[in-house]
Amino acid sequence: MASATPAAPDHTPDVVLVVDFGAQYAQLIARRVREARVYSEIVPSTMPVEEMLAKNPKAIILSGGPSSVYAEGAPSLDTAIFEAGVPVFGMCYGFQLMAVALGGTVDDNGAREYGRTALSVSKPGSTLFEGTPTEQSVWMSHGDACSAAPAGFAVTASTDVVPVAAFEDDARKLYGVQYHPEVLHSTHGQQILEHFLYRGAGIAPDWTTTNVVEEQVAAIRAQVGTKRAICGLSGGVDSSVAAAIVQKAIGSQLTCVYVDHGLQRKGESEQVEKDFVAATGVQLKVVDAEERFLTALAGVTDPETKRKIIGREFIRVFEQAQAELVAEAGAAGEDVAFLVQGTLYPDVVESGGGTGTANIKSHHNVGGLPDDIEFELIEPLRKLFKDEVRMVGQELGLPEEIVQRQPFPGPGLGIRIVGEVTKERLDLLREADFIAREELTAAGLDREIWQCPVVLLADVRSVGVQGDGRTYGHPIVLRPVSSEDAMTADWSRLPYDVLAKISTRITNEVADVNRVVLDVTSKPPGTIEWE
Ligand SMILES: Nc1ncnc2c1ncn2[C@@H]1O[C@H](COP(=O)(O)OP(=O)(O)OP(=O)(O)O)[C@@H](O)[C@H]1O
Ligand SMILES: O=c1[nH]c(=O)c2[nH+]cn([C@@H]3O[C@H](COP(=O)(O)O)[C@@H](O)[C@H]3O)c2[nH]1
Ligand SMILES: NC(=O)CC[C@H](N)C(=O)O
Ligand SMILES: [Mg+2]
Repeated sequence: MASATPAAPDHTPDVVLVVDFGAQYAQLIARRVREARVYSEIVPSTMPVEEMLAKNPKAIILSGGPSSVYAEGAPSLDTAIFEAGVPVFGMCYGFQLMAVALGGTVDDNGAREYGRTALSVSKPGSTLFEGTPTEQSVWMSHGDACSAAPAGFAVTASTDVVPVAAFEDDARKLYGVQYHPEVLHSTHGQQILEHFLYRGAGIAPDWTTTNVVEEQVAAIRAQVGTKRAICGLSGGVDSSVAAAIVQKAIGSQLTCVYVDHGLQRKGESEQVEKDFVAATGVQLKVVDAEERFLTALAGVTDPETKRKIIGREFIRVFEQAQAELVAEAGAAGEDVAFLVQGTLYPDVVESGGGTGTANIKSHHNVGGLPDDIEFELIEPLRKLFKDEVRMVGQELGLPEEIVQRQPFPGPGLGIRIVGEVTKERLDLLREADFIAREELTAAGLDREIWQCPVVLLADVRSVGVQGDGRTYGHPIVLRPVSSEDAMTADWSRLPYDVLAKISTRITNEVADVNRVVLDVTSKPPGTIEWE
């Protein structure tokens, strides 16, 4: 049934561009637009305006940003963007930039507002505010303020300290708000954003993840033709959904490769067989690569070095699997030319790095890839956020256990042992992790928390007393977090009795561990994983 079918239809969905001025929330804006069922992409503010317009956007959103519009070197934008006939919506910095560019006034007049603020709507029937209360709560975060709107704009909302908190020009389809409609604390934020998209810009809310599957299936068929592909399958949400899409496109030309690198959690390898293969009937090759990974990691303690080694070994194993497949099929080497990965949009945005973005850590499947990789990559989820990937998984009929699974990083327990990675330490951590997961599941908390890394501080020991004797063992760290997309996170307030149970069980059941500690750091400043 796997036949090469015609090329993908040349169908780019109506795109809304989110121009990023260094905002905390550019990804969040893009997600909110998609929640309004309109396709969106993020572009850096340094992209020339002609290039933005060449993407034929149906609307443009200007994000917030840390700079002051009048500061030297502050990011700016060619004013041609306001004259192209494309509807524009400015938020915070974007709003201020628009005000200045079109002849209004923005200054630092001491009108600072941070956090929850009361907004008064003065034109309740306006394009942005129709049907929303005249008094609403919005989220502000600014030091500069617009004191006079440009000519042609109606001022439609204000606050106690800011006279121009929103302005609208229906004739030119230009809109702006001083606050952040994208954060949940702005009570009618999503509605205002949708009013801009549907009423201001006249875009129909018809983007769904179903279109994504159709588009990807067609594109992959065209790309792969009669050749073969392998997919790195971890059993996680992303690679399972990616594999399911590719399988739909090329059927038996796909072989999934599960790398058992010895850094897995307890029961993980069996689960891949049980859940994914059972649900999809995909061809699976399991590679036992424990010795290879542990040898390569011997003596290494630096987190980035570990990540680079793991990324490299993954690719080497995929190459080996490719060679075996070729030998089995008696085909020529280039016939297995494609590697499918479950890379997501946040991975791409983060590693594509806006100008001046710091490299925090190399994710094994993006920044951790070796330079000499010869596969052509297929990444059907490159444009999607995690919650959208889950929706696609559901549409494809994958089981709940896979679709709702908590993320688990490719480098596995290798980046949850602070210190050198050895077999003994992995076994110890596997036990502790298993207990934590078992208790969290029993308490019904799996959907409430995003994930809960369990970390072994292998080079730390502390004194304890167990069975009336002195112990000198390792601490285990619990890192439960809640998050929308792993870009930011907060530590989960787990019930004390659940924490107590996990602590008691780990210290009783795991040899050489005499202490359990709880990580109560948000992200930022801490990342979710310790390395
Ligand atoms: N043990 C493994 N064997 C084969 N491929 C793997 C393995 N671990 C990770 N990968 C590959 O690396 C990619 C990125 O890993 P990542 O953990 O981000 O995604 P995932 O495991 O598919 O989903 P999740 O985020 O839910 O854990 C995967 O999509 C998969 O292609
Ligand atoms: O597949 C992966 N390969 C990696 O190298 C990697 N590093 C971190 N993570 C996961 O990404 C999310 C954010 O993690 P951090 O806050 O630690 O950066 C969290 O969900 C982490 O578990 C990874 N996933
Ligand atoms: N959040 C923002 O976009 C802030 C804009 C600008 N830096 C100000 O303080 O007013
Ligand atoms: Mg994973």
